[in-house]
Amino acid sequence: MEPNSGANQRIARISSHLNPPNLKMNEHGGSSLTSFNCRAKGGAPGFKVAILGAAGGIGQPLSMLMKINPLVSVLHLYDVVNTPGVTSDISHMDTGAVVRGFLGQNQLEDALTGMDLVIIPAGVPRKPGMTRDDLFNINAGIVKTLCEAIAKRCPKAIVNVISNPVNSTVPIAAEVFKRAGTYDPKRLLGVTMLDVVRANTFVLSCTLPILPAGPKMQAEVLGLDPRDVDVPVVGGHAGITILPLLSQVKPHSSFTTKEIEYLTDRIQNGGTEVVEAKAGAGSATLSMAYAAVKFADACLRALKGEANVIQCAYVDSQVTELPFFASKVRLGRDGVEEFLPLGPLSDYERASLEKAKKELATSVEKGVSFIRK
Ligand SMILES: NC(=O)C1=CN([C@@H]2O[C@H](COP(=O)(O)OP(=O)(O)OC[C@H]3O[C@@H](n4cnc5c(N)ncnc54)[C@H](O)[C@@H]3O)[C@@H](O)[C@H]2O)C=CC1
Ligand SMILES: O=C([O-])CC(=O)C(=O)O
Repeated sequence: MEPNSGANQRIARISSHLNPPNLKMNEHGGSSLTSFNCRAKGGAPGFKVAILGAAGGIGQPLSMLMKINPLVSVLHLYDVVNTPGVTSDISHMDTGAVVRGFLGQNQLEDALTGMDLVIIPAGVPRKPGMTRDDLFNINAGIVKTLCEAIAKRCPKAIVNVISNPVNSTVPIAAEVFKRAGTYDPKRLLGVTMLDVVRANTFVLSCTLPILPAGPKMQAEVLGLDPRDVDVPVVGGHAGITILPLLSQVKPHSSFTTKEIEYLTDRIQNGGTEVVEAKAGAGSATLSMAYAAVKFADACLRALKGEANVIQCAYVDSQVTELPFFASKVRLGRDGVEEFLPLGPLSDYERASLEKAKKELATSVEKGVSFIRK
């Protein structure tokens, strides 16, 4: 008998629990079905969610927060690097979702099989001096590849696109799905939630530097909790295409022209504010993970049948003449159920909308022709 056989048997028992013997091991020490499989006992009933780009700046906190979400029963973490570590780490959290990691292109399709919701934060982020459109050359190809696999393995999944430039990556995803014959416009949503989150925060917490003693905005004077504030943000997700409708803030607040100009500019440039503060180390990740989870949770609640789930999202739209536009939509069991009208706009918002539409049309066309070329 070998001296260590007791310990070896125990290790063999643990290892066969993690990797059932009928599954072939691969080079990562996992099965041939999944690279590594960190299974929490007592997995809860719920939805299957995949995060593509799960090891990144957004992906990691997003994965952690989705592991906490009680609506999630299975969480698949896919990236081209570092998923074994992220998966192992997150799998130790004592919440119900079963976490599985997938590494590299040849495990992409396994990561997607049977998913109800796919969240895509894969791709490169901005550095100071760059626009979101400067990311197009790299991120367009990444989103294309990921969506081709979604079309094959979970064509009915709700897809949340975070990768920038969202104004173009959503049209890219749509074209890929059209080509594959799986396109359902209701199920493809560009995530603009961070613009809403920022707008809700800024209307409360901004003091106006242009005024002498920095008096507080009206809403802050009212002493509101940001969670009770609702600022619709329409258009798209880049610069002037981000259009907060401050005339429709709830609870109703009125702002001076200077306040509107200041707030609109801050909301439109919130991303750049973070990129500059991070000074080369990337763009918003933590607030984005928060916003992505808020949005994903809304999609899952709607999938489950909750009524009256309304969020802003960048979608295949009938609200304007543009093929894609961000506005409030009602979410349901099949994704987007209804477009809410833009509502009455102020003169400032009407003029801003016209400028936004011009830029949006170009970004949409760029995405479409990337696939149709
Ligand atoms: N929609 C929005 O409001 C926001 C969008 N973003 C965008 O999200 C994207 C990700 O940002 P970060 O997480 O900060 O970047 P990051 O560089 O920290 O993470 C990106 C992750 O994507 C992975 N990746 C690269 N190619 C991949 C592929 N082919 N398949 C799967 N994964 C792949 C990388 O390995 C990395 O782990 C960027 O494009 C950024 O501009 C960022 C903030 C807000
Ligand atoms: O600004 C960026 O590059 C990232 C982003 O989309 C945002 O923070 O809104």
